[in-house]
Amino acid sequence: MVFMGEIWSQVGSVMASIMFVYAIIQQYFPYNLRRHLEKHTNKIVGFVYPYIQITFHEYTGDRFKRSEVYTAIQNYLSANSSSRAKRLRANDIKDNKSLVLSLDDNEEVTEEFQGVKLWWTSSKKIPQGSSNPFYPNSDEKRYFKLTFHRTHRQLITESFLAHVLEEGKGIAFKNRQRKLYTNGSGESFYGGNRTKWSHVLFEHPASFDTLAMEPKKKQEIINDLLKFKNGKEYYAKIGKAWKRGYLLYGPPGTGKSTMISAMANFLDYDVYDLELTAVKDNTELRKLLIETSNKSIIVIEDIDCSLDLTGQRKEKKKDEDSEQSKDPVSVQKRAEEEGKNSQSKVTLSGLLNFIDGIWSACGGERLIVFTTNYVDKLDPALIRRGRMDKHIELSYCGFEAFKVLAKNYLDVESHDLFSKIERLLGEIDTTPADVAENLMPKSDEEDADKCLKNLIEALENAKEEAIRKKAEDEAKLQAAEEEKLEEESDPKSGKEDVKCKCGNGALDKEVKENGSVNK
Ligand SMILES: Nc1ncnc2c1ncn2[C@@H]1O[C@H](COP(=O)(O)OP(=O)(O)OP(=O)(O)O)[C@@H](O)[C@H]1O
Ligand SMILES: [Mg+2]
Repeated sequence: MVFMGEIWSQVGSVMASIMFVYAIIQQYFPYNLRRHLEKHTNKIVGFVYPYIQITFHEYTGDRFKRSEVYTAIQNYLSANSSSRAKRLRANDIKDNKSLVLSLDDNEEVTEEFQGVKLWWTSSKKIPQGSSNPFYPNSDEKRYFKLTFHRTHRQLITESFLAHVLEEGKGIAFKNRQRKLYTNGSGESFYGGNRTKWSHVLFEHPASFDTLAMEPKKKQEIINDLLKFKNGKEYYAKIGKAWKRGYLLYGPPGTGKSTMISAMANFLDYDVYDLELTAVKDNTELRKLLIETSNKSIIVIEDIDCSLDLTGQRKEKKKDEDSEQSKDPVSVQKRAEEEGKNSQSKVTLSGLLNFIDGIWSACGGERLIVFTTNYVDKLDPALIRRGRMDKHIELSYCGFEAFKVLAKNYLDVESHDLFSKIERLLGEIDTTPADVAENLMPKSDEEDADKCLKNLIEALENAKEEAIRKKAEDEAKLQAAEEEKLEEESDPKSGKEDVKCKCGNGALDKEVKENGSVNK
C-alpha cells in the first residue's frame, strides 16, 4: 500500500507539471500551435493518467435546447449528492413550496457504484471576450465531468450511466408540476380555427383517503390502478397497448369527478379534460389525442350528453325519420343537415377509433375515463370490456362512506348518533355530496354534535318527503287503474268512442290533404 501510495504521489507531481505546462501553453501560444501541442499533451496525459473523464455539456449543438442528459444528471446529483456537497445552487421551486438544489459551479462530490469510486465535478467555461451586453452570463458554458478508473470503463459506460439517466428522468418527472389540460378552439398559425390543448396547474386536493366509498371497493380500485401503473412489462408480454379504460357511472353528486382527481393524484398523472362538443370532427379528435403525453388521464365527462352516441337517441331519430320521410321539404333539410354533420361532428366510430385505433402507436401509459349519470343510455359498443375495461358504480352514500366523510369533515370516528345515521342512510337514498354539505360546519359555533344533528334532521326530512311522494305516486297509480277498469267495464264509454274518433280524424285528415294536393 505504501509502495502504491508513493507511485501515486509521483504520478501526482508529473500530472501537476503537465498541467503547469498546459496552462502556459493556453496563455501564451498562438491557437494553431496550441492545438498541436494540446494533442500531444493529451496523449502523454492519457499514457500516465489511469483515469477516464466524460464531460456532459449543458448545451450541445442547439444553443437554445438544454441537453436532456445534462438535466438528468443534474437531477440525479441533486437527489443523491446534494447532502454531501458543501456548495449548492438553488434552481427551481417544486410544488410552489420547496427549493430544488443542485451542485454549485466547481464543486466536486464522490460516490460509489457497485464498489467502484467515481468523481463528479460541476464546472463552467466562460469564453474569452465574447460577452453579451444584454445577458452577461449567456456565454457561460456549464458542464459536468465524471471521472473514474479506466479498469471500470465498461461498468460505468454501460450500467452506471444508464442508471443515472433513468433515475434523473424519474426525479424530473416527480418534480414536475402536474397539469390539467382542456381543449378549446383557438386561431391556428396558418389562420382558421382548430382545437388545441391549453393548461393550468393541476392542484386538486382529492385523494383516495378523502374519497367516501366502501373500503373494499376503494381498495380494489387502488389495486387495479397500481397494477396498471406497474404493468409496462405485463402489457408488452400480452401484446396489448398500455392503456386502460374506466367507466364511472352513478347519480349526480356521488363523486365521479372527485374520483378522477383522486386517481390523478394517486398515479401522479396529468389530466386531459376532453370537451367533445368543442371538437370539430374525427380528424381533430385524433390530433388532440396524439398531442397528449404519457402518464396521463384523458377524461370525457358526461359522455351521454356529449354526443349523439346513445342508443335511445338513435331510436328517437328513427321514429322521426319515418314520420318525416314523406315530406319533401323536411327530407331535403335533413339530408343537408346530415351532410353537414358528417363533415363537422365527431361520430361514434370516430370515438371508438380514438379509444383503440391509434393507441398502440402512441406510446401508452394512459387511462381514459368516461363518466355518465345514465349508463343504460350508452351504446354497448362504446363501453364493452376492452374499451372500458373497468366499470365502477358510484352510488348513494352508505354508512361506510359516511364514516369517511365524518372523519374528514369533523375528525370524528365514532359517536352516539352514528347508529341512528346508519339506520336512516339504509332507508333513503342520499348522495355523498348532500351528506358532505350537511357535515360542513356553517359557523364557528357549530361543533361535530351540531353537524351530526343537522345531518339527521336533513335525512329525516328527506325520508318524510320520500314517504309523501310515494303515497302520492301510489294514489295517482290507483286512480289511473280505476279509470282504466271503468272504461273496460262500460262498452259505450271512452274506448269505442276514441277508436271511432281516431278513425274519422285520420280519414278527415287524409281527405283534406288529398283535397289540397288535388287543387
Ligand atoms: N364519494 C365522495 N367522497 C367525497 N366527497 C364526495 C363524494 N361524492 C361527492 N362528494 C362531494 O360532493 C361534491 C360533488 O361531487 P362530484 O363533483 O365528484 O360528483 P359527480 O359524481 O361528479 O357529479 P356529476 O354527475 O353531477 O358530475 C364534491 O366536491 C365532493 O366534495
Ligand atoms: Mg362530475
